[in-house]
This record gives sequence, C-alpha cells and structure tokens, in this order.
Amino acid sequence: MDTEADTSINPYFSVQDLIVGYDDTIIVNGLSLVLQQGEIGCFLGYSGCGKTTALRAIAGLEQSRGGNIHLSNQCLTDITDRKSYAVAPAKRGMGMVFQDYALFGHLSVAKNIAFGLNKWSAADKKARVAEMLSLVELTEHADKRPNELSGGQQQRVALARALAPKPKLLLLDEPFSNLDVVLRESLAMNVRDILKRTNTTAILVTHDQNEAFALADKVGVMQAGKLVQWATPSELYHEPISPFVAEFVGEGAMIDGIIKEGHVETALGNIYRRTEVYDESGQPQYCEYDYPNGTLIKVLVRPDDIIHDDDSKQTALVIGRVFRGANYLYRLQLDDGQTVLSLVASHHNHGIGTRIGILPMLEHVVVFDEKNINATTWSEYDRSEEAQ
Ligand SMILES: Nc1ncnc2c1ncn2[C@@H]1O[C@H](COP(=O)(O)OP(=O)(O)OP(=O)(O)O)[C@@H](O)[C@H]1O
Repeated sequence: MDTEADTSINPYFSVQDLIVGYDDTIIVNGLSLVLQQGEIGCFLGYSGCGKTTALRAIAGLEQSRGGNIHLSNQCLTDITDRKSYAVAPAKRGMGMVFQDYALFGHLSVAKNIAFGLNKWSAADKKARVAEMLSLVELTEHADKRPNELSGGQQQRVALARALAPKPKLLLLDEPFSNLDVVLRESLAMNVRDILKRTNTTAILVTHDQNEAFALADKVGVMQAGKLVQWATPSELYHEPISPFVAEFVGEGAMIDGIIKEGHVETALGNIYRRTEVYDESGQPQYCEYDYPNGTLIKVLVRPDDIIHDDDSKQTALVIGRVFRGANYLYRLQLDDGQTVLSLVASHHNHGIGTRIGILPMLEHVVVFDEKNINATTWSEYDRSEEAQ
C-alpha cells in the first residue's frame, strides 16, 4: 500500500473519486477533496445530498464502491475494479462528534473525556483529561454528569472526548444543530479556535451556511452526491462557479443581461469585464467577455453590490424590507420589474412603496451564460494569465 508517500507532494488528507451507494442507488458520486494538516473542511448542502454518507465513508462506517482515501501518508481506502482495500474504522485514527453529543450519561464529564484513553498510563490520562477540560473551559464541571450541563457545554465535552486521543482527523456531523441559533454561531467560533490551537484537521457536515463560514477554511457545496465547488468561504461567496452555488451561498438576486460588443447590458447598467491588471495611474484594465453578441446572461448581484445613495439619479421601488439591527435588507424593484436586494444602514428608514436612490457597484459581479451555465468571475482573467 501507499505508505511511503512524500508529504511535500501529497496533501495531509485526500479523497479521490469517492463513490458510495445503498442498494441500487449511488449517493456519493465521485467526490474529491484535499486538506492540509490543521485545515478545517466542510460539506454544505441541502438535506439528503449525501453529506453524512460521505462523512461515514471517510470514517469507514460505510463501504465505498470506488475511489481512494489517504490520511497522513496512509492509504485508508482504495477501491478499483481490480482491488478492494479498506482499513477498519477503529484503525483509521479518526474522532467523531455527533449532533446528539452521544455522551455516556452515567459517567462524569472527566470520565467521558477519558473514555478513549484506555491504553494511556494513569498519569498521562489524568494530565490529558485536565488539558482537555481546560481547553474546552469546563474544568470546574469535571465531576458533573452530562445531564447537569447545558447543550453547548455537553457539545464541548463531546469535542474534548473526541480530541483527547489526538485523532489524525476529526469528523463533526451537524454538531450544533440541537442548539439554539445564537449559541450555534458563538460555539462554532469557539470550536474553530480550539481546533486551530490544537492544529486539528477536521471535516464538518452542516446545512447551515453561517456555521460553515464561521468554522471552515474550505467549504464544499454538495449537490446530488457531488462536491460542485470546494473553495474558501470568500471564494464561494464572491466567485461561485454555478447559479446553484451562487443561490445556495449567501443572499442575492440573479438579473438578466445580454452581451453587446464584449460587455453585458442589464437594467442596472452596463457591466465591463474587469481584470486585475492596472495601468500606470492605478486604473483597472478591462477586457471583453468571451461570448458572442446577443448571448443571454444571468448576473449575480449581492446585497452589498447595491449601495443606497440619496443623490443618485437611478432609483428603485422599495417592495420589502427586513430589519437586521445594524442594517435593513431592502428588496427593491427596478424599472423593468426585476428585483434586487440591498443592505442599507438601518438609520436610513425608507418605507415600502417609496423610491430610493441606488448606486450599483458592478465591478466584481459574476456573470453566468444562460445556456452552458458557466461562470465568468471578475478575477478569472487574471488567473488564466497566471496559469500560462
Ligand atoms: N442506510 C441507508 N440505506 C439506504 N439509504 C440511505 C441510508 N442512509 C442514507 N440513505 C439515503 O441517502 C441519501 C443521502 O443521505 P445523507 O444522510 O447522506 O444525506 P445528508 O446530506 O447528510 O442529509 P441530512 O442533512 O438530512 O442529514 C438520502 O436519500 C437517504 O435517504
């Protein structure tokens, strides 16, 4: 087996073309990803898209039908037409944290954390439990039973228990979904901090985009058993590769456009394809979109692309709004009936039915051709230059 891989070439963790199914149905269909040591990845997608199945296959709890998985220079799964190799789940060096915490109710917090340390000496075990209790800030709760703790505290015990044996990879399956929304985001940030401090490589499964963005370095949007894009949260938000990713990640609207002489005409104005090349005076340079005249285009407009400006001649009708504390999210109707969203500081209080001035910032928008549904992102031109 491939146990002598070169770490300078091979990533710490890799999954290639993973296929998993139940009976006649393929659930995970050619999933590939890499993580470097200490990176946190995430599978994000609608219910039933195969996130948990993928995670369970990585843990070895589901049999794979194809593909390979490597972790820390060890081959864990390698399935082809000619061979079938799989390391048993308990020998994979992985820890798991589940939605329902799965703590032992009859054991104290400290004993729960010590559970996976059977082979450690008594002194090492005691020291490791104390270290884990301190890491998750539960030292004063060491002797309590899980049912004497809050949901967030119980999940921190589950995390400490999973981290105690120093797993090579930590798998987290919807770990916050039993907690209320406010606690979820703060615990997600807290967990990220703990994983970073311990340089733990981890994969999280969630359907909650805020959770994915708060915790992960790389997020994979899953659709029908495939990872359609594996990228940083910022890349997913600003440079989604398809309308599905664009609509799944973050808020926004798709408006119609048409190609005219290399630029896109829309109800918000013309969009020129910007490059990351600047002239001597610091002005950005532009190039043409690679579509023939008349190509129908969809343009992704995020709420932060539409700036409210009382002095602007361009106006839109307020047809809805949601109070978000610091901001209002306005739903605005353009003159041709299309709608866009705009985030506006909440001291600008405009009622439904009024018109407000808008300034579209279309420098960095992503455009999709309607037929092939391929994205052209604002920085793509520059990337292709680099690749040459
Ligand atoms: N043991 C099983 N036997 C047969 N089908 C299964 C089994 N487990 C899951 N499935 C099916 O596989 C598909 C993917 O399930 P999976 O749990 O991986 O999705 P998910 O993306 O994690 O969804 P959720 O967010 O709802 O947990 C679903 O259609 C589900 O019904």
